[in-house]
Amino acid sequence: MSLLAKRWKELAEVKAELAGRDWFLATSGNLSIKVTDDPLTFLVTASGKDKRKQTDEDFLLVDASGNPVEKTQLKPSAETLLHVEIYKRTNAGCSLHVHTVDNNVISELYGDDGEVVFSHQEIIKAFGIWEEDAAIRIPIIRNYAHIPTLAQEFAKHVNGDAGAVLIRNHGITVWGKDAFEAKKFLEAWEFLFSYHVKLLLLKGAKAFA
Ligand SMILES: CSCCC(=O)C(=O)COP(=O)(O)O
Ligand SMILES: [Zn+2]
Repeated sequence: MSLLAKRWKELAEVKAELAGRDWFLATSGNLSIKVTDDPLTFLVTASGKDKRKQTDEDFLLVDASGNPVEKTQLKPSAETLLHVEIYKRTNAGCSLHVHTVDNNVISELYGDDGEVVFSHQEIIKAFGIWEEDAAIRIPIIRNYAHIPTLAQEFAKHVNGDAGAVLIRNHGITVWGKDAFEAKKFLEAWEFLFSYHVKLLLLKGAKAFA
């Protein structure tokens, strides 16, 4: 199997798993996986598709500027520039972006603070942090409609081979060294968001009881 075919299969498998979680509502979300380093090429989801469906046109290969490597009818994700920033600045091998109700609610609740911090959660170990009182933070940036501006703002928070950024009332972008790691981080973040939203709701309900 060629490297391209191998990477395609890996990304297709992650896409199917995230689809199984219903994390691609209303054509939202985009995914990418690095194929070569020099020159940089990566597979990215085609724009505007229902990512819950599996087809031969789910991904296309793009270059370091996010442009298709070969002539194609497909359009790379509208947010390809964010994936470009990750591969240009780090050694990450995979980047995943999803919109969920929980990540949107958290981004709005803490958007004015520019970040949200979680602590005292066993799942933080999924990020490779094993201390007793571990805390983990995720930056929250404004959702600029102009994608080059969004990518510029996003890039300020891309400074490691693994990381995550919340875009306010939009979604989360997570990256890691490979598809396995990126998916693990994404699931851990979504666990933290979902837990936090439910806890706040139940605390509110309890206060009125
Ligand atoms: C309907 S969601 C708006 C676009 C978006 O934020 C997204 O994640 C999907 O865009 P793409 O071009 O990657 O399909
Ligand atoms: Zn999006």
